[in-house]
Amino acid sequence: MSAEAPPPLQLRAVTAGYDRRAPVVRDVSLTLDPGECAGLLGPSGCGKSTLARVAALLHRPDAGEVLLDGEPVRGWRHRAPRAQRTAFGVVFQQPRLAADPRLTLAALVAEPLRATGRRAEAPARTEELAALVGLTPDLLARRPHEVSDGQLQRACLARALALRPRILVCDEMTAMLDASTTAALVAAVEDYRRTSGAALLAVGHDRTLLERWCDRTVGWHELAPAVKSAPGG
Ligand SMILES: Nc1ncnc2c1ncn2[C@@H]1O[C@H](COP(=O)(O)OP(=O)(O)OP(=O)(O)O)[C@@H](O)[C@H]1O
Repeated sequence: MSAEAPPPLQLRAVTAGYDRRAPVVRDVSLTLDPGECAGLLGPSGCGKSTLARVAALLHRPDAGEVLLDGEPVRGWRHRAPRAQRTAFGVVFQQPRLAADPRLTLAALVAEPLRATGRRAEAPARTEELAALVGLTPDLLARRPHEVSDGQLQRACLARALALRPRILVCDEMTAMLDASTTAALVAAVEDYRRTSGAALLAVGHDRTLLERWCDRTVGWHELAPAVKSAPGG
């Protein structure tokens, strides 16, 4: 019998922030099981995005460990091995900050393929992803300033899926969007997860959305018990 698969993502006692003397994330542990959709719920400013960035190898923690498939991560951002970096697809809250304004949406979606030397796959994969997220050829030909936030976020989601990630991190992906665009984006993520088996960490402050979407939703206070005993807390 083969041994049980290790969790795709584990955060162990992670402390992180922007000033070592005053971390915004303190001693947080979280495990994402294979194929699991976990929601992380917390109020604005508590540190969810910081933790999401640590989880996606975009922000180096001050202490603690991140494990991918049971292997400790040793490099962050461009220093992470490509296989670890490309295991993740990340979607942020504000698509305008995450999109190069000079690119058409088609080029934006195909960016990860070009960056990893897989340009030849771009046309077919872009078409497939556009269908998944609901972008028409007319929209794919436009630049970010010519589309709505929701249309741009659809392109950012397609880009996050371009390399077929095994772990998705959606950080307030739908916070600025209306109910029907939110439903369409969540459906696209779930379509992708059904066929790929990818795990998902969905971060947000909308309890109703997260509880409807995720297998389990954890509150920030459940993850960071140390915050309660912080001086003055
Ligand atoms: N680049 C940065 N430099 C310094 N401080 C930062 C930086 N980014 C975030 N912070 C601070 O870290 C704290 C946590 O921010 P973070 O964005 O992780 O919270 P959040 O829970 O995701 O909030 P929101 O739901 O409003 O997005 C905040 O006090 C914020 O001001």
